[in-house]
Amino acid sequence: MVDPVQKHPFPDALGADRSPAPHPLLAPVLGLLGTWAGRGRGGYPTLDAEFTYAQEVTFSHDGRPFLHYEARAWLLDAQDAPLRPSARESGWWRLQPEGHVEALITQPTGIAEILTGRAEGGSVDLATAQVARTPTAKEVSATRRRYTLTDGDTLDFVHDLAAVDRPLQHHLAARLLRTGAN
Ligand code: HEM
Repeated sequence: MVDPVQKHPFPDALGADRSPAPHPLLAPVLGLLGTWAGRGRGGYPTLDAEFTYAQEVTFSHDGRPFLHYEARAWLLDAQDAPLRPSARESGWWRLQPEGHVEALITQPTGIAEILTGRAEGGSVDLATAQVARTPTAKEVSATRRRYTLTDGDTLDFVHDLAAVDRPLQHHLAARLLRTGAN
């Protein structure tokens, strides 16, 4: 017999003023904590046309010096109606002294990104140090992500991609609005 275990006693917090208190190293990214949703546009030279999408993003923490990150996108038609599920990813942003960030992000398309960068003055700039791919994944060689808090409740996101033998260039740009906590 195995004794039943209680619900996880240390749930994640979605806001800086919630319990547990954020680790001091999270100071440069406290503004990201919470849930976000918004729309974006994307494209790539290999694609026939640009696309429009919507996305939900969550940043949370459990008192230790890392963020849990989760994002789910879906494509929109010309009337903004949902077309189909699109990219999703989750990962961990490990905060280091002076706003240095080490991030690990994985996608169900068989891509695992290790990124490094800085969080400073309400923006985070991350670029891949390594990309690992499962045997059947598309050839992705680098990405760069920039998140900018334009005010406390607006988060702009741009994503550049080097893939399928193309150099690093624009793939996505979105504006997300706060939907919960902080
Ligand atoms: C909000 C997030 C994202 C959205 C909405 C998105 C959307 C799309 C769409 C619509 C396509 C065209 C193929 C299709 O219809 O599925 C595509 C292609 C692609 N995306 Fe993304 N994407 C996102 C994030 C990413 C990320 C994070 C990566 C890589 C780390 C990535 C890498 C690629 C690659 C490699 C292709 C294929 C290019 C080709 O073979 O021509 N995407 N994306």
